[in-house]
Amino acid sequence: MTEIRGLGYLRVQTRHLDRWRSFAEDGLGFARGTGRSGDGLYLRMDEREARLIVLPGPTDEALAVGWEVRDQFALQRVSEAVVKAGIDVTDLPVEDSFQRAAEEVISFRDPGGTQVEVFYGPILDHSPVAAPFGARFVTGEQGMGHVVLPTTDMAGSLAFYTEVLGFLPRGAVRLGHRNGLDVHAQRVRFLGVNQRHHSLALVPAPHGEEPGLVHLMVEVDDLDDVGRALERVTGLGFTLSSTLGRHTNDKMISFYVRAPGGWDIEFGTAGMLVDESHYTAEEITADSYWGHDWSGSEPLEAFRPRD
Ligand SMILES: Cc1ccc(O)c(O)c1CC[C@@H]1C(=O)CC[C@]2(C)C(=O)CC[C@@H]12
Ligand SMILES: [Fe+2]
Repeated sequence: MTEIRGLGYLRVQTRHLDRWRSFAEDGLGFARGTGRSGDGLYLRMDEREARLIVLPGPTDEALAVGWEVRDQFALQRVSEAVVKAGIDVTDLPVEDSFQRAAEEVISFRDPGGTQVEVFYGPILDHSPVAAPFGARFVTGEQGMGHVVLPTTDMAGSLAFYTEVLGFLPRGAVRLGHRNGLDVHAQRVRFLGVNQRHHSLALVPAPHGEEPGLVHLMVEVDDLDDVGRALERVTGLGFTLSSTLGRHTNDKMISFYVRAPGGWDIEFGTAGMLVDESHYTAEEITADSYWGHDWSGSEPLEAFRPRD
């Protein structure tokens, strides 16, 4: 079994901090946290100091995906496994760990080029989680949600996350499946570490540049809060990448909205809980039972052709 307990935090950088503040707080309804350095958005979903950290900078990109482990002993085992796989691991100085509101953090690059951090000892904020529209986020044992990362080395990334970090395969979907199944088609791979169906998905991407992120999914506990967030983000002028729909694998009812910076936030509810004593990794042949119309979407920055 894996040492990783769940998705702990996501740190991103943006050139458009003001737009991000309106997107995250006025639109999606994240709670405002205070954080440890003045500039930046420290978005709360629960008793953690921050789950989504948005820092101002010259580019729009993912800075780090933070995975949580039980304690210092688990962190040590993860660190040794990553080093043994031939990947350089940095132990962050205490100041940098404190900045991330954790006791200890290690950092390394995954085969797809994503900066990964693994931590234990998150620092809590016991003040009420003042979500502006009263939404309650589903975190706890399921972690903060899921991330979908692009990779130009699917075989390497898949081997790394499963064999080195111990993520469990939670099925796949072939790209281009809408035109019938092609035996040679590449797959999107779903991976889990807890009862959330997937905490990570890997998507074959043509290149490994900014923003290095396809989407972040966060979950709330009431369909009405999904509907209200959908209404608010469209009212604020943000573009939907996909309409509301229900996924066939994790049963999540969600929509996708384009964040400032060229990646998406998936905002959903009613995700299933995986029971590992029965679960087997299945291949789905449709993204959704209904909805999830991507036809009006702007191309993802991660898939935009470069010259
Ligand atoms: C298919 C699916 C099941 C559960 C999810 O949480 C989920 O995000 C998806 C879609 C994953 C993925 C995406 O978000 C970007 C557009 C992608 C790459 C596709 O074109 C197929 C799969 C899609
Ligand atoms: Fe997703």
